[in-house]
Amino acid sequence: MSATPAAAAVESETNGRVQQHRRYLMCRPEHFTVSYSINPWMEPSRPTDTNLALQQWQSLYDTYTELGHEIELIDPVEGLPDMVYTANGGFVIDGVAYGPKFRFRERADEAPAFIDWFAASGFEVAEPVEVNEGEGDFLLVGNTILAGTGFRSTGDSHREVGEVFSREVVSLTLTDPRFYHLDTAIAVLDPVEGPGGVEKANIAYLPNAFDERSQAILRERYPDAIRVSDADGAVFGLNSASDGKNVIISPRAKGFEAQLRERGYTPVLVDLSELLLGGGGIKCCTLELRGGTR
Ligand SMILES: CN(C)C(=N)NCCC[C@H](N)C(=O)O
Repeated sequence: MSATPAAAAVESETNGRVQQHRRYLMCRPEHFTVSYSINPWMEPSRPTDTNLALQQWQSLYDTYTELGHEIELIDPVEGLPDMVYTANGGFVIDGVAYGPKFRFRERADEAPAFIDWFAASGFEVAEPVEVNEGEGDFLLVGNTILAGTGFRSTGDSHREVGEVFSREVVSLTLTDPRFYHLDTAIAVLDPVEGPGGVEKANIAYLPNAFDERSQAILRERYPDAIRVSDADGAVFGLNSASDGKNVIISPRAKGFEAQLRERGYTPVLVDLSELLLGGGGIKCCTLELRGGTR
């Protein structure tokens, strides 16, 4: 595998969109259920189907591997049904893994499991002091870290993540409880870095998920961003994964699918309806591993 993102870019180019190689951490939802409620999507009285969750998760896994991406797996732990949402298990850049510290007691025991996995897999671990939920609230856009707060990760964790990675951090405040993590309200489309630094970096976002100050920041920084409708946001359309060309999205996000096509991206539809019962979608089940030993 190529060491630099630029060298990892796939040669073929369609409509100017270049596919980049990705390495992701995922966790099979063997113990998936909804036994508690820590977000508005979770209703413990509603039955869940673990086999269906496994099938849907497998289709996401297969989609990634068919696109040529590399998947690492962390063992699921009984009693930790939310561990399938690996995006909350850390934030990784250049082989350094900033560990999570979960907001709710129900998820607290996931933190040592993820931190142990990073350490055993050759990553340098930065232990957190502040409450943060990893790539659920931290998104790397070019060289900048967009950091969410309001429901889960604290403002202090924004300072901490900036110190760990020595990068600019832009704090954004989420205001709608349905969109409690930043990756429910922003999708990073073009995280492309080349030898000369960032070559392009664009996002899609749901304006109404943010307070006024954050909306103004997003408008100014990303004038070409795709702004998605409330309807597409409400089906977790933005909770998606892009390799710069293919964007894996929910089949329910029809408007976003059309917007992506207009911009030359290739939407790839994967239905994770069962995992949505836990309040997570495609991006939540996907933690990007940048750098490291491979
Ligand atoms: C964008 N989202 C939502 C995520 N990255 N993670 C999903 C976490 C779901 C879990 N039940 C929770 O409420 O923490």
